[in-house]
Amino acid sequence: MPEKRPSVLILGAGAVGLSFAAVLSAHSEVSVVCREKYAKAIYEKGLELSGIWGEHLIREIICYTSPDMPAGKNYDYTIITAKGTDTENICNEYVKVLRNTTAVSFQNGIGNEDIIQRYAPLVIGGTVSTNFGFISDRHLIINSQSDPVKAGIYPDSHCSSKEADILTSFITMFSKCGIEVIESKDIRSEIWSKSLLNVAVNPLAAILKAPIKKLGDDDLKETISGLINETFLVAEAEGIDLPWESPDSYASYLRNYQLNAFGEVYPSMYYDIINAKRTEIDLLNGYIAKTGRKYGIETPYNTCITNLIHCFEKSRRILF
Ligand SMILES: NC(=O)C1=CN([C@@H]2O[C@H](COP(=O)(O)OP(=O)(O)OC[C@H]3O[C@@H](n4cnc5c(N)ncnc54)[C@H](OP(=O)(O)O)[C@@H]3O)[C@@H](O)[C@H]2O)C=CC1
Ligand SMILES: CC(C)(CO)C(=O)C(=O)O
Repeated sequence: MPEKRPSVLILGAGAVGLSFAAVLSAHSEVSVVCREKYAKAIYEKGLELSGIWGEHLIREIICYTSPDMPAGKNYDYTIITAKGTDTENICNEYVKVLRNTTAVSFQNGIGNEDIIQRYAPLVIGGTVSTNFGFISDRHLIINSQSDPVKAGIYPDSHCSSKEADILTSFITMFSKCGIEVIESKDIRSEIWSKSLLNVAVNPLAAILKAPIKKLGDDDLKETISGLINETFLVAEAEGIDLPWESPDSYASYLRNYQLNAFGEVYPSMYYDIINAKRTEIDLLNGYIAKTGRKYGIETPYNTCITNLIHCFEKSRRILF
């Protein structure tokens, strides 16, 4: 008997979700919930992926553009790749699907998994340190990556053996498709570690309209250190065990490795600003500022950059 292919639904498929759909389609039954323009282009000519995760052209993919889906279909995994600003809304829209599935967050920012936990019986948290972009509405490109994808049972590793088996099967599904996913025993720590990169890079690149590598400019050193120092203090207050000895050791890793790994590409917040979309600032720097207030920790750098991005969001029609 041929092995049963896992069934996967990707909720809020844009740059990240469509790319995962393309790679997973090799060994899984993949459906996506996406906007009409992507569904139309994919049905016409197939979903295509280029870049460091290989070349893929997929024709057998089901695209849904509303919750009006066949009743009674259960998915092994539902991977959420909508922006963090849309997590609650998309969970409400797809509440029926989420009731009978393992839900996975492949999103940036802090807090997504806490929302998803209210809807799904089991949540896998994930971090994605890969840069995705659109060539056209049906053709994605993966440009660069600083770290493999990581996944772990949320909120921690004290899970049942059944839950551990689900995580292993989820990771195996990716390795069959040639994508390395590392199992994390402390996914909260991974989410905060990944957020350090986004806190330091995303708003500055969006404000300066600069590719990630340009953030190595000496004039930005003090600001980036301020953003990182504050994030470390807030993480400590929250009981998060970051894998760097000090803020300075992370700042060196960022400067010497991560900025170069991404090079000339732009982060997702840059595209949000140029496309006049709401950004994820409140799940990143805004989250650090807000949580800092809870503990009486001053966060002038993160507060300032959050306010600046809010101003850009409000005045985008004038500025762009
Ligand atoms: N792009 C990148 O390189 C990286 C992104 N990430 C993170 O991954 C997540 C996804 O990012 P990305 O793929 O770039 O974002 P995109 O905006 O490209 O994709 C999200 C898609 O979900 C759609 N969507 C939102 N709500 C719904 C809904 N209710 N029904 C149907 N579709 C919906 C959005 O449509 P609409 O815009 O019309 O609302 C959009 O097309 C974010 O958290 C991001 O920070 C992480 C690493 C890298
Ligand atoms: C890792 C990085 C910086 C990749 O682009 C990202 O998370 C983003 O764009 O938001």
